[in-house]
Amino acid sequence: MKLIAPAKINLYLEIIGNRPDGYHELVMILQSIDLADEIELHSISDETIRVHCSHPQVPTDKSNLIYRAAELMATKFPQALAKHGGVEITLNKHIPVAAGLAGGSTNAAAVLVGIDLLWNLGLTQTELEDLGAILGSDVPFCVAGGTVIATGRGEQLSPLPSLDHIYIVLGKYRSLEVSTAWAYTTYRQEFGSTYLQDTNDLAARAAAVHSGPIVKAILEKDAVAIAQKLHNDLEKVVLPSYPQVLQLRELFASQPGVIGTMMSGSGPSVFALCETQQQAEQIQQQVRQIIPDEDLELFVTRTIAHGVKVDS
Ligand SMILES: C[C@@](CO)(OP(=O)(O)O)[C@H](O)COP(=O)(O)OP(=O)(O)OC[C@H]1O[C@@H](n2ccc(N)nc2=O)[C@H](O)[C@@H]1O
Ligand SMILES: Nc1ncnc2c1ncn2[C@@H]1O[C@H](COP(=O)(O)OP(=O)(O)O)[C@@H](O)[C@H]1O
Repeated sequence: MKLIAPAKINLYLEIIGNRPDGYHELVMILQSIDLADEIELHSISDETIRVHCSHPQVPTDKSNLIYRAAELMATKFPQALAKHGGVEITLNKHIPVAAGLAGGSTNAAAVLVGIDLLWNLGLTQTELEDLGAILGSDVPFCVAGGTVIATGRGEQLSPLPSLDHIYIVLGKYRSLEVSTAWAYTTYRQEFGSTYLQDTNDLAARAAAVHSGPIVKAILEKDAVAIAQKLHNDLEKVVLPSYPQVLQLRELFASQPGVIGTMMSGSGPSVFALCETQQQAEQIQQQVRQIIPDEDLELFVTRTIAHGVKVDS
């Protein structure tokens, strides 16, 4: 069985408070893009999990989210494991690693979806998302993907109308990796006193959230208005520490045809929303002349309306 596991970008990321579990209370708008990994699953007779990936930055041991997703399914459904045997999983990595694009999370979501099918478990989307939340905050979104408002620590999902076919230029410096834990911890140290300490105070929560205008723009499918309302609180800590990310953002913003630009998630990837596919391709060529391939991974991609999919 072969699955397609798309990356995401964050059109909006607002940190509204501390949570008792140490995570941060978020309001995000997550968007699937057509930059994707491929994952192949095969049943094997012994009850083990084997992971293969030739990408130098991706571990194949138990620290790989793919391994953890398969192990979770084996633990939750021991009878199915005994009946069908273990799984051998091969990852073909295209999504830049540690980039703020949910690469590991979408791989984990694909393994949950794939094993559900391989073992004929018949799990619902909600059941798959609940399993995903055990593995990471972004995994539930990656199951069905599309355009979604994510709250809580990122696992509570409310779908928005899909925004497919907005063209994007996406860049990630090969030498940069930003730790998500570092980004949130630094944000808390610098800005923690300004946001909600009691996230159960519903009135204070409502007053803290500023996502109304971008949600309205999405409902109206107004790409220019969406591009003007992009927001990511984590830029406040990542941009000062990683000047190359700021420079790439400024380079994108200076290109004709770019309607908005932002860092995705905890970075360091940066994306630019473009008016047309042709302009996105021209921008890619322009940027390529300034920053070589050995320094910057650079893609033209677009928004899509789905998450993990079986490749038919
Ligand atoms: C920043 C975002 C934005 O979409 O994505 P990435 O940049 O990782 O793609 C997410 O919030 C990341 O989601 P994910 O990468 O699944 O996070 P997890 O594995 O659950 O947590 C990684 C680390 O981030 C911190 N974390 C994560 C989510 C959250 N709401 N508050 C947090 O403080 C956790 O404390 C943990 O140390
Ligand atoms: N399947 C996977 N794909 C990519 N990275 C993985 C995977 N499993 C574990 N990792 C580890 O997780 C870290 C974060 O990678 P990734 O999920 O791509 O980034 P992000 O959380 O920024 O979206 C990397 O340092 C990598 O070593």
